[in-house]
Amino acid sequence: MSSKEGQTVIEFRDVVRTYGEGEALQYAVNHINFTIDKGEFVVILGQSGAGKSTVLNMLGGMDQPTEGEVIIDGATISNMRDKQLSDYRAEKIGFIFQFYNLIPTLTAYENVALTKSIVKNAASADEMLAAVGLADHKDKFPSQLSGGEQQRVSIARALAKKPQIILGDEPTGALDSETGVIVLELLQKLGKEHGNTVVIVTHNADIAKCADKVIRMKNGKISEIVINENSLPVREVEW
Ligand SMILES: Nc1ncnc2c1ncn2[C@@H]1O[C@H](COP(=O)(O)OP(=O)(O)OP(=O)(O)O)[C@@H](O)[C@H]1O
Repeated sequence: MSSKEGQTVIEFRDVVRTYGEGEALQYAVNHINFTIDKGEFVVILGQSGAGKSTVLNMLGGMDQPTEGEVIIDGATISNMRDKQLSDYRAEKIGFIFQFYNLIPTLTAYENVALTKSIVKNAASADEMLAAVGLADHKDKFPSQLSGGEQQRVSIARALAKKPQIILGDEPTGALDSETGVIVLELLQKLGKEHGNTVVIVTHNADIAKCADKVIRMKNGKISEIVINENSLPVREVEW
């Protein structure tokens, strides 16, 4: 089902995340609500400290709200205990980080193949590396790959889990613009061609032009949600 048909897979209901107590109480996320449909390419945009990573961490089941509900594919993950949450992360979520988080002593192939030890039915590492255009680099170590190639290995690793949802925290933050374009094109294609829901956090407003939905955050609140009926192909954005 395409995003236009609107099957909700992610819902934040009145979510709050605070840190500290008493006079030191701080709202990292302050009563926010949004939904994301299957296959959407969503950008969470906002300045440093706006609460973007906190949202992404709750979405990925790495952190829990202080109040409110996070509902993924009909399941309230904000009520889940550790074991259930860990299964949720393993089954449904692929993560991509700004600094790739590859294991330096393993080759590209081994970094992706490692997924097999975490999830049953992981996709073949060869296939995933081919999908990101790195079949010829599979035996290289991360230090022998460029930043963009390392990020593509990390996308191959995330995809090997066959996750429903891909989360990225500044996935192009460490890349030059041409390499960033290659990585973003890959992410945009995942929703359009494979039905993956992709949510990335960034402070780069240009990236938002390629998104189906932009959730703009300020001081822990959502200041605006924009649906881009005519999101641009990554190549058409001036970088
Ligand atoms: N573990 C923590 N303990 C205390 N305060 C925290 C913690 N994590 C986040 N915060 C605070 O919550 C607020 C939101 O942080 P968050 O990392 O979500 O922002 P962000 O929009 O992702 O920023 P950046 O773009 O700089 O990563 C910040 O003021 C931050 O200092």
